[in-house]
Amino acid sequence: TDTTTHPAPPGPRRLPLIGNLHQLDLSVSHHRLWQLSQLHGPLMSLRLGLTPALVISSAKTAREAIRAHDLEFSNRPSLVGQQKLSYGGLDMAFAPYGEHWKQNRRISAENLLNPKRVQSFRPIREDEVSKMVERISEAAAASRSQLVDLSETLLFLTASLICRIAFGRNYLVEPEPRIHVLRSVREAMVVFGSICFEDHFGWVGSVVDKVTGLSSKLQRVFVELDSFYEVMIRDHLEKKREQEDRDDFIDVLLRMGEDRSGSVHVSRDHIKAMLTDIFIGATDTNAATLAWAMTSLKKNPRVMDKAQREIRSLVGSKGFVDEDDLLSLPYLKAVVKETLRLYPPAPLLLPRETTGRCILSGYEIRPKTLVYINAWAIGRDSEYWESAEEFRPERFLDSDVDFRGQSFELVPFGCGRRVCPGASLGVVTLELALANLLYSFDWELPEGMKEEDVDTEATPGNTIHKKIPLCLRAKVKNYA
Ligand code: HEM
Repeated sequence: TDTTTHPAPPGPRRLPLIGNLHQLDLSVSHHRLWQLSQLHGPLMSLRLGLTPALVISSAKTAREAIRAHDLEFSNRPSLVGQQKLSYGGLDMAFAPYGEHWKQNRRISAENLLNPKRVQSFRPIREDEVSKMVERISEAAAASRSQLVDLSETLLFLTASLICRIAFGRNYLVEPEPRIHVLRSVREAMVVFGSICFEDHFGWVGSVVDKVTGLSSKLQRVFVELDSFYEVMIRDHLEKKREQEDRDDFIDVLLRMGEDRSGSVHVSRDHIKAMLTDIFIGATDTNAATLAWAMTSLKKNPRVMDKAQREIRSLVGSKGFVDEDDLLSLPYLKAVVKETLRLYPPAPLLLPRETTGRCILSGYEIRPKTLVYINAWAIGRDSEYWESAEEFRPERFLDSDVDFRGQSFELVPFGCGRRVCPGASLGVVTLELALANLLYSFDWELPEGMKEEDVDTEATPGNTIHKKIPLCLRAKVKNYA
């Protein structure tokens, strides 16, 4: 190992005590960090209170970090909000790197997220997407002037989908309505993305979190989500699910919990932590991406038109775009990729923490450094992307850039060992839902609004959503 001394990566000047915390505009930290990286470089040191942090903002540095030092970058920090909502890191996303994490990845891959399983959920996806189309059509038929709140519609779609896929039924609506749980999903992501002072100033900071209300918000979100999981678990235990002919993910976890002889001990909290990852991981990211795709298309009529023509000429009057059709829709796939390049829903991925010392681009990175990989900035890296700010799906038509962690210039699903395990499920959901929205409707702006008025302002949080919900008028396309 290299024992010579190396400097720490450069970074902006720090204030006493708070370090660089004042520089993080919480609403858009990926944007602020990108601006700072333009001044200080793609490998930038920060200090957040007592915590040393590193921000990676170019494809080249991300590649070097993950190719040469994946292990050192594979831990997650133990942050207050994430610990609370993951039952002390019993889940996969926030678990420290190690055996427990590996086991969780294995359980999810074998029972839910491997390509064969993902393929087996096709009828559920097609059913939920057609239900969404039906709902929008009915609303459009009832009133010509009614606007569809796409942000809300898409969140309901993705949450319903994952409920049926992983939990066996749509618990948002049956046995009784429980839509309010979606608010908790959103709030959980905001909490994940908030600066929690306890993380950076110890117990002194925890006093600040009480004053700002972050602690009570965290507790409220935790209780709401926890009771949602309890309802689902009780339902599975009581009914023995005679109405379903397959075991869902909750059945699998409960069985592992009952099996005391097995090598894996699965407690109730462990089950709930796993449900958190799946429920939140699949709902919020997918919904945000779909809303960004529709926003981008509405701002770029040329692209919208081209995507609609591709789909409509392939599918004709069949009435629905099914998953076989997706294979013959290269432009639609490129639209999805381009959306994920410009609007990766988790712009800073999930925070990492270094396990050991390593040297990166000649700089020394110390153990226990908090690491942010700025996927949003990487998608705009001018070394790789021409006219990076332009929404131009054509750039992907003759390109083999992978977007699931192999090509470092496009990392919406992260990279390395911690790469998103739900990417296959995520991508097919995005493609199917978007294809049908474009096939079934023409989308019009509200009265008096122009394309250039559609804004792209984002909400704060781990997942970025469009701040002003996207509301459009759906005009049913008649194929008769
Ligand atoms: C558009 C869809 C999605 C996007 C953009 C997305 C993005 C991400 C990102 C950026 C990470 C962090 C990776 C890193 O640190 O390098 C992640 C991790 C994760 N995602 Fe996804 N995700 C999506 C869909 C899903 C789905 C459908 C599921 C599950 C059903 C899921 C479950 C997870 C889990 C469990 C982790 C933690 C992995 C670990 O730490 O080992 N995601 N995702």
